[in-house]
Amino acid sequence: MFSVPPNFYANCGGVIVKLSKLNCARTFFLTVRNNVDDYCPNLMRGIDYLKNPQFNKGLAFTMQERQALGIQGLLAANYKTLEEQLAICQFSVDRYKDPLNKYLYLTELQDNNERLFYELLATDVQKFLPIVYTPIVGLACQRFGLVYRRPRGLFITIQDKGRVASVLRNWPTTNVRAIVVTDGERILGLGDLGAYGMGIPVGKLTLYTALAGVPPAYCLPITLDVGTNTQNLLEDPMYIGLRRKRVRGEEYDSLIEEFMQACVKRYGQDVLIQFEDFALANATRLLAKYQKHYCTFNDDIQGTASVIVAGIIAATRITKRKISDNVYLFLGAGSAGVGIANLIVDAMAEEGTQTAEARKKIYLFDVDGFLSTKRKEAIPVHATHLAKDMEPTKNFEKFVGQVKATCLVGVSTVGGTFTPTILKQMAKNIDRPMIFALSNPTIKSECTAQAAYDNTEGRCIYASGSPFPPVNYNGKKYLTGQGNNSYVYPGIALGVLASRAHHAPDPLFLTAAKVLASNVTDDDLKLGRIYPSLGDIKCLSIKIAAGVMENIYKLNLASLYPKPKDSYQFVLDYIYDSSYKCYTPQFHEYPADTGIKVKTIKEMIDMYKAKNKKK
Ligand SMILES: NC(=O)C1=CN([C@@H]2O[C@H](COP(=O)(O)OP(=O)(O)OC[C@H]3O[C@@H](n4cnc5c(N)ncnc54)[C@H](OP(=O)(O)O)[C@@H]3O)[C@@H](O)[C@H]2O)C=CC1
Ligand SMILES: CC(=O)C(=O)O
Ligand SMILES: [Mg+2]
Repeated sequence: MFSVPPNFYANCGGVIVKLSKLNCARTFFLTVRNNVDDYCPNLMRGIDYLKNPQFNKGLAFTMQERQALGIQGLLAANYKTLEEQLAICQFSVDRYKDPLNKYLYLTELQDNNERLFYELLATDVQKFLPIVYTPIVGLACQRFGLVYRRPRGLFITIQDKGRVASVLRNWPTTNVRAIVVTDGERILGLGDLGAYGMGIPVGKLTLYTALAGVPPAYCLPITLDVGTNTQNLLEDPMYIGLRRKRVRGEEYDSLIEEFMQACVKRYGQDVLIQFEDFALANATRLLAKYQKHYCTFNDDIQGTASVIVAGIIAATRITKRKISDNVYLFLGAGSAGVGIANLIVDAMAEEGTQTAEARKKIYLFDVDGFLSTKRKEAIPVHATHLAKDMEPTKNFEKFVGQVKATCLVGVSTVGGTFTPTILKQMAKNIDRPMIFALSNPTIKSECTAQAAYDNTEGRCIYASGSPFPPVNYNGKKYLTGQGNNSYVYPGIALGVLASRAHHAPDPLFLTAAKVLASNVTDDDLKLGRIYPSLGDIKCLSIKIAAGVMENIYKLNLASLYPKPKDSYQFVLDYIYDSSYKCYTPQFHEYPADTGIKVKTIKEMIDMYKAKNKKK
C-alpha cells in the first residue's frame, strides 16, 4: 500500500509539494509532469530558484515557498504581489529617459524574472513594443557591444563549420520548437551589423511569447556570424563578432546547409526556422532552396506580405475599390517589396484576376530605377516576372503621376523618399490614396504619418513600419496603423507549432492576412487605422493561429493527429501562462502580508510617484 509520511516535503523537478495525503501525492506527480513538459528543469535547490529566470518570482515567493525551497533569508522579508511588482517595474521603466536604458532595464528583467517581464509587457503592449522591438531594438543592435551582458541566443560562426551540431547541443534546453535566425547583413534598414544583429532574433522571439503566447522555452534566437563588411564595426573595440569580411559563396552556403540539417537532427523535422533580416542576395535564394524541405519561412518576404495585404484588404472598405482596382507602385524591389507584390497578385487571383493581368498593375523601382526590361542594369532574378516592357526611368517622382498610382509602398531602407511632391501627386491621382511607409526603424521611414496627411489634404490611408504618434490634421486626430509583420508572424508561428506542421507555405500567409483584415473594426477605420488596436494583439494572434491551423490541415501539412475538433480552443490551451505558479500548492495557512493595501497598478504607481516627489 502506497503511503506518504505526514508533512513530508519533496523537491522534484523544480516543484515543492507537501505530501501528507494520497491526493497530495497525485498532485505531486501531475505537477511534476506538467512542469517537466514546460521547462525541463534539473533538480534545483535553494538559490537556483532565484537565479533561474523561468522560476524566479523575486519577493513574490511566499513565506511557505521560501521555507520549502530553502531560500528563506535570501530575500528581504517583505512579500510583494505580482501587481505590486508590476507597479515597481512600470515606475522604474518610466524613470529612464534614454530609450536605450529602458531597453536595458527590460532586458535585465527578462534575464532575471521571465514571467514578470511578460506580465509587464502585457500591461501595455503599445508602450513596451517600441522598446523591445522597432524602433529601439534598432538602436540596441547598433550599440550591441554595450548592451551585450548575459548570453541570450546562440552564436554559430563560420569557424564552427563541421561542428555546428555540437555547438547547437550547448543550448541548455532540448524542447526547442522555434528558431529565429539572422546573419546580420540587413538589420532593419540599418544595413550590415554582423553579430550586433543578435538583437533582432532575440526581439522577434520575445514577440512570439508576448504577442502570441509561444512558451519562451520553445524559442531559440540564433546569429550566424560569417563576418561583416561594415568597416566601422571591424574597427569598433566593443564589437562582439568575428573581425573579418563576410564569407560568401560555397563556404557560406555549406554553413547554412549544415545549420539546417543540425537543427532538424537536434529538434526534429517540424522545428520552425524563421529567417530574418538576411540581405536580398541570400534571402529569396535560401527561401526557394529550403521552403519545400524544411519547416521554414522568411518573415521579411512572407510575413511582411501578409500584413500589407491585410491592410490593403481592410482599406477596400474605405476606398470601395477592389484590390485589383488599384495601381501599386513600390520604392524598393527587395525581399519585402517583391514578397508583398507576389502576395498582392495572389490576393487579386482570389478576386478572379488572372496572374498576368494582376502583375500589370504592379510597378517597382530599385536603386537603379524602374524595373524595366529595357534598362541596362540587370533586373534582380527574384523580380524578373514583375519587370515591364516600358521605357526605363530613374524619376520616381514623375512616375507616380505617369502610372496614376493609387497605392504607394515604401520598402527602400531610405528615409524621407516619399517627398511632399510625391504625396501631393498621390492625392491628385485618387481620392483616398494608400501610403505604406514601411522601412524601419523610424528614421528610415519613407515619410512620417504627419507628412502623409499634410500633403494629401488628410485623405490618405497611411501605415508605417515603426509607430508614429497620432496625427493632427485640420483639428481632427488620426491614429495611424503599424504595418509591421509583428501583427502576423507570431500568430502564424503559433499555428504552425500547435499543429506540428512540417512546412509553412505562402497560402498560410494569405490566410493570416484575411484573419487580420477581418478583425479591423469600423471604429478602427474611422480613426484612420487599417490595423486593429495592439491592445488585443494576443487574442488576434490566437485567431490567426487557429485560422492558419485550419489551413494547415486542409493542405495536409500537419503532423498532429487526430485534428483537434476546435482549433481556437486547442491553441488557447497550448499557450504560455506567464502568471506565477505556486510551488507549494498544499499550503494555505499563512496569508500573504503585502503590507500596503492598494487596488490597481495605476494607484500604486501614483503612490510611488507621490513619494518620490516628496523626496
Ligand atoms: N514594416 C515591416 O514589417 C517590414 C519592414 N521592412 C523594412 O523594409 C526595408 C527593406 O527591407 P528588404 O526588402 O528586406 O531589404 P532589401 O535590401 O532586400 O531591399 C531593399 C530594396 O530597396 C532598394 N533601394 C535601396 N535604396 C534605394 C533608393 N534610394 N531608391 C530606390 N530603391 C532603393 C534596393 O535596391 P538595390 O537592391 O538595387 O540596392 C532594394 O530593392 C527595410 O528598411 C526593412 O526594415 C522589411 C520587412 C518588414
Ligand atoms: C520588421 C522587420 O522585419 C524589418 O524591418 O526587417
Ligand atoms: Mg525583418
